[in-house]
Amino acid sequence: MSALANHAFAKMNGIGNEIVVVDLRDRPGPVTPEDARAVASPAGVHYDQLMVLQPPRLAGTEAFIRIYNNDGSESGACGNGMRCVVRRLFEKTGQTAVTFETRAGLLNCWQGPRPDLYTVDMGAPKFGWQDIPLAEEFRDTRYIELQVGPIDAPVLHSPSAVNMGNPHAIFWVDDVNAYDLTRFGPLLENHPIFPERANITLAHIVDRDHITIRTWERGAGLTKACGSAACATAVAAARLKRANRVVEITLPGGKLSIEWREGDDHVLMTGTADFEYEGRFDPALFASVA
Ligand SMILES: N[C@@H](CCC[C@H](N)C(=O)O)C(=O)O
Repeated sequence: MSALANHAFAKMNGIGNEIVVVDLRDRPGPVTPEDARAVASPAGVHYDQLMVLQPPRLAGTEAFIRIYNNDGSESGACGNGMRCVVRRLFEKTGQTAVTFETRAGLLNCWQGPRPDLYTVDMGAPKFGWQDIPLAEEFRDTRYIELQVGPIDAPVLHSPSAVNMGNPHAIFWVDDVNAYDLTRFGPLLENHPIFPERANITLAHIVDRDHITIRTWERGAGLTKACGSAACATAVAAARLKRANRVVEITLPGGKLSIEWREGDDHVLMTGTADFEYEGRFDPALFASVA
């Protein structure tokens, strides 16, 4: 039987990014891709990412967090999901700062400058083509050779590529709503240039302090918000010298403040997290995958 069967969960969202949080520290057990897909099935709970807290593996960390997309795949990072986990934990324990471990490394999180804001240190971005990863060598990942549409009149082209704990491609456009992301998103997510697939973002630089984005998420599809995409976009724009290192990113579900810190190169993401309801997983959901 799945470790999730009959277990409590919290349905939350990070500016519209649909998140389910499950604390398995009291009942550790593997969560399989089949379990994650069962939760996302029509009889389950609709989500973009499932954040599963497992017992800590390292001293000084609160939990080892595994992050599942609704297609059952795993990710090293989920900025919006982390804020949801942090809010949940802070409300239960009164803590104001914590460290988690994810597959992408250690993440420090703390109470933001207002009681409803949470800050996640998303770590340092990676730009090397093997780290993103890309399937072939690109010496400069500020723009990579990739396009959709006719060769002489591409619809989208020359994205920036960044790893922010997970792979991202950012296409620079004048109007993020002028493109059918449900059509281009899956094509680009699964393009052979991305051996681990990629999150695909359309970004419009409004001015040096403001950027607007829409994201097609690897393993989850079109979402109202993707925190790691906001971080990747901020960093990519600053690298191109088209934006400052502190920017406000507007996503369909709300706004995030991103700072690419001088010195240690870490990216800090600050935003809200909303609690919706609590529930318990029906064991019948997992019967067919037991
Ligand atoms: N919504 C997330 C990113 C989720 C992971 C992504 N789909 C992937 O597989 O890399 C965020 O807020 O960062």
